[in-house]
Amino acid sequence: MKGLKIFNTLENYTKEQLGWNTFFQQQDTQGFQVGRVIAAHKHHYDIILPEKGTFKGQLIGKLLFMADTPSELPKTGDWVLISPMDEQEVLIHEVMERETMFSRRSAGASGSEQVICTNLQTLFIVQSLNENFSPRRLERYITQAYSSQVKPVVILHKADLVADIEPYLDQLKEIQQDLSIVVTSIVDGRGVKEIQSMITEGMTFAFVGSSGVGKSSLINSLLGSQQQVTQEVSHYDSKGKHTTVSRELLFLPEGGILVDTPGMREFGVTADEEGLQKSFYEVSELAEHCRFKHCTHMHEPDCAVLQGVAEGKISEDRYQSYLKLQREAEHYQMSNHEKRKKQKQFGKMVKEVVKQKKNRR
Ligand SMILES: Nc1nc2c(ncn2[C@@H]2O[C@H](COP(=O)(O)OP(=O)(O)OP(=O)(O)O)[C@@H](O)[C@H]2O)c(=O)[nH]1
Ligand SMILES: [Zn+2]
Repeated sequence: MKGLKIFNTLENYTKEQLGWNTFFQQQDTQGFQVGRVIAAHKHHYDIILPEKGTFKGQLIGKLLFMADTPSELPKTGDWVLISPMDEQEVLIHEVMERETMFSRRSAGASGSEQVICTNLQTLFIVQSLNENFSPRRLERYITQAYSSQVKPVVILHKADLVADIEPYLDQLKEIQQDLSIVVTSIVDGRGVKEIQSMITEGMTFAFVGSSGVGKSSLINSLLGSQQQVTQEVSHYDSKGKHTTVSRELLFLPEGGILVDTPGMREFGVTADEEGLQKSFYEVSELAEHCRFKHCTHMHEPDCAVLQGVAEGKISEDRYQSYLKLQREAEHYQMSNHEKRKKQKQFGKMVKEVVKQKKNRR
């Protein structure tokens, strides 16, 4: 999404406007101040503190050593426990428990889990009418959202390009009866208000969808008259030179926090069983009646799913899509499990070496 920037001062935001809610309220902050990670860089973080503005954050050594896997380190969207160092920097002591964690399978052979952002609440899944419309691709995104405990909302964009939207809506009904769907167009303006009303103060949300479906245009029209929005925050580099950087959490003037990180647009599924079940409710309902507990629904006798397909209760397309996503999820879960085990073993070894060195001194 290009050209998406928001210009506003970040000094006046309250905790709630930054996304703080009862989930975080219930956690023990051990007397520390709290801040939210608005961007994670290689060697430092951009942190926003309620009513104070942005700071550069560094990890305390212990946090770095104690992390068993990279996903335990701060990510864009995290709330962290901090202590101030000076007027520009803070130390990060701990990552607060996450309400949600949105990941993807990283590209390449390793296919490990890569956290894109945390504490996301709503995922707007954008498809444009008509050539980009694909129920199968929607299923992927929806499954991924459910697996991360994030609420999916489907946006059918560029509605001005088709004469009749009913056939598209009919196809979506097959995916899920109670799916939230908004039909939008920036040409005739429909649906924009509806989306605006879904975005409430302190809500963290993101837009996903293929390149060119109109995400940037749509977001800009959501922002309405708010000029060309640019969020640039002052920073001083090591030589004291004033620089500006763009952020990955964008705080909209009307409330609401837009996550705009690289990698948010397209991703491989890291789905879990629960996400698949929710996304393919008609399959999981029937699967309970299969003869075997670990039925693969491909060739077993008395398989209620296969029977459902034969009787037309499950469409052939949905069945194939389910099998494909299940295979992907299974493959991912297995390789990720192995990888975590190895990372943990390595982490333990490092800690052991550090301990031995200390003892020797
Ligand atoms: N007909 C029509 N065209 C639209 C609409 N919204 C956006 N477009 C056009 O679609 C093209 C792509 O829009 P973008 O907003 O750049 O799409 P994007 O999803 O942000 O693309 P990436 O930055 O590549 O991810 C532009 O030429 C827009 O003018 C719409 O509602 N109707
Ligand atoms: Zn079965």
